[in-house]
Amino acid sequence: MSIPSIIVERLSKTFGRSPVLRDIGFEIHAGEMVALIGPSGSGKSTLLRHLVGLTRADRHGGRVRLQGREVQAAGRLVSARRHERCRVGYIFQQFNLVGRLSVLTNVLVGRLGRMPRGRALLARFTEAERAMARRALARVGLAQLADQRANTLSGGQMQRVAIARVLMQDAEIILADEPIASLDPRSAQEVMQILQRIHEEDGRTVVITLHQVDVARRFCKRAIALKDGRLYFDGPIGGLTDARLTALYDNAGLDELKPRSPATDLAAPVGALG
Ligand SMILES: Nc1ncnc2c1ncn2[C@@H]1O[C@H](COP(=O)(O)OP(=O)(O)OP(=O)(O)O)[C@@H](O)[C@H]1O
Repeated sequence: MSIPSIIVERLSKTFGRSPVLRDIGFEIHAGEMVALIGPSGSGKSTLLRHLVGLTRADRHGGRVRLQGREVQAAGRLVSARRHERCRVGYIFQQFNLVGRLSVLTNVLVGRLGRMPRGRALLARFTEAERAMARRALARVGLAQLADQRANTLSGGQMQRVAIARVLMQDAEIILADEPIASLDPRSAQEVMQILQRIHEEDGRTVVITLHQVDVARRFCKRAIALKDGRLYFDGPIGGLTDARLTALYDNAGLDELKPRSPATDLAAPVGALG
């Protein structure tokens, strides 16, 4: 059997005196698309940041491995080579584009880690790389905006550029931290469809933190849910029954439990807790 794309073992994180992640463990296999859900403050972003080593776990706080490579163990980050870092793409809620640069250049930036260091330092891109960036933009439906400045785009368009940048990286794992949180419903739907297409067509492993359970149900087969920093649920998304969701979001009073339309409720009631 192949090595899991992501292995998290006994991960714990305390900020000051506040435990934020408590003994979290799971494995995600190549080609899965997983929703990471839970109430605000439950630790979703913190968990995602641990996966790429943006945050360090507690001294006895477990370990993270990606693609068989140790990212961190017992509170120590393991340094990665440039080409290893490229294997994981990170999509942020706020896009992180360089507004004064063109859309095409923002996409090309995703290639820097794969280029020889000298050329990367000078940001000298070849014609082949430019063509690749245009293809990435075409895949997210923005080929016609290649020469426009990034800061002239709408939020939905910016997020699609950020996805094209990850495509340039040729990342095997894509981690998206609330990629649709600041988008209108239509743009949110487009971004989710693009991520789903990349997952299906390229076989990428995708993990997405989401606030909207109906979106998670529609696009992801598996959910991992955190509550108060603990693993509350891990299994097929159909196992997230209304009773479990009510308990998960207990007192949260939220959007997450908005009524679902029949068109978006694709969950099958398999009732499996991992
Ligand atoms: N750098 C930090 N220093 C101190 N506390 C932090 C830090 N980062 C996160 N926290 C705290 O950790 C807890 C979990 O935060 P996190 O952002 O991971 O939750 P979340 O589930 O992603 O929430 P949301 O859905 O609102 O984004 C919160 O109480 C937050 O205040």
